[in-house]
Amino acid sequence: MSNAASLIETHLTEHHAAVQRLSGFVPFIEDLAGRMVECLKAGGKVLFFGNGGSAADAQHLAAELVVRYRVNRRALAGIALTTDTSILTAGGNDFGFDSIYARQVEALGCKGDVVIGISTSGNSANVVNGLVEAKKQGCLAVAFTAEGGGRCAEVADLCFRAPSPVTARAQECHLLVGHILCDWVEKAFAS
Ligand SMILES: O=C(CO)[C@@H](O)[C@H](O)[C@H](O)[C@H](O)COP(=O)(O)O
Ligand SMILES: [Zn+2]
Repeated sequence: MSNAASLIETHLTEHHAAVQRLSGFVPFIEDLAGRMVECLKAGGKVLFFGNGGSAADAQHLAAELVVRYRVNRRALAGIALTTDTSILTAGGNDFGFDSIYARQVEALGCKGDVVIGISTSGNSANVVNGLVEAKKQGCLAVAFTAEGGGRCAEVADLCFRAPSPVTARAQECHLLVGHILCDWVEKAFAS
């Protein structure tokens, strides 16, 4: 096998192995989807944040809620805390990078909101602090991590530990589970 073929095969094999193990997370997904529907029906919102690829996932999932996943229905309150450059730069500059999500959760998080912090290591301080602040505000603090869980798993109310130790594979599982959650939520609001 060529080097390229072997590299591709490694990615595909790891991906398939991780995705197959997601069947074991059906009860978790069902529980979280139900809590998101309950939150949105009560007028609450879902906040998302993460770093790098996980910041992109946060934006992607918030857009599914505000705009649509597959079918037309009313707009749903999803906010990515990764997008406002003035808030991110002022927060990072004045109070430190570790505070950039906690500050926004303090400003926007209300009792009953669902707050989803995404960190594959589970140890990014800004994500850990955002989850800690979410609990202070009476939100449901949910962590999406890789297999290890890290500090995020310790501080969150609920943790989805994607079944892979590899950052990219965990991110792929996060997005797949995120899409399933958005599909479920959307079906609860589609008439
Ligand atoms: O997308 C990737 C790797 O696939 C990177 O951008 C990755 O998200 C960044 O290195 C992050 O800073 C990693 O942070 P975390 O997931 O450990 O919290
Ligand atoms: Zn990536």
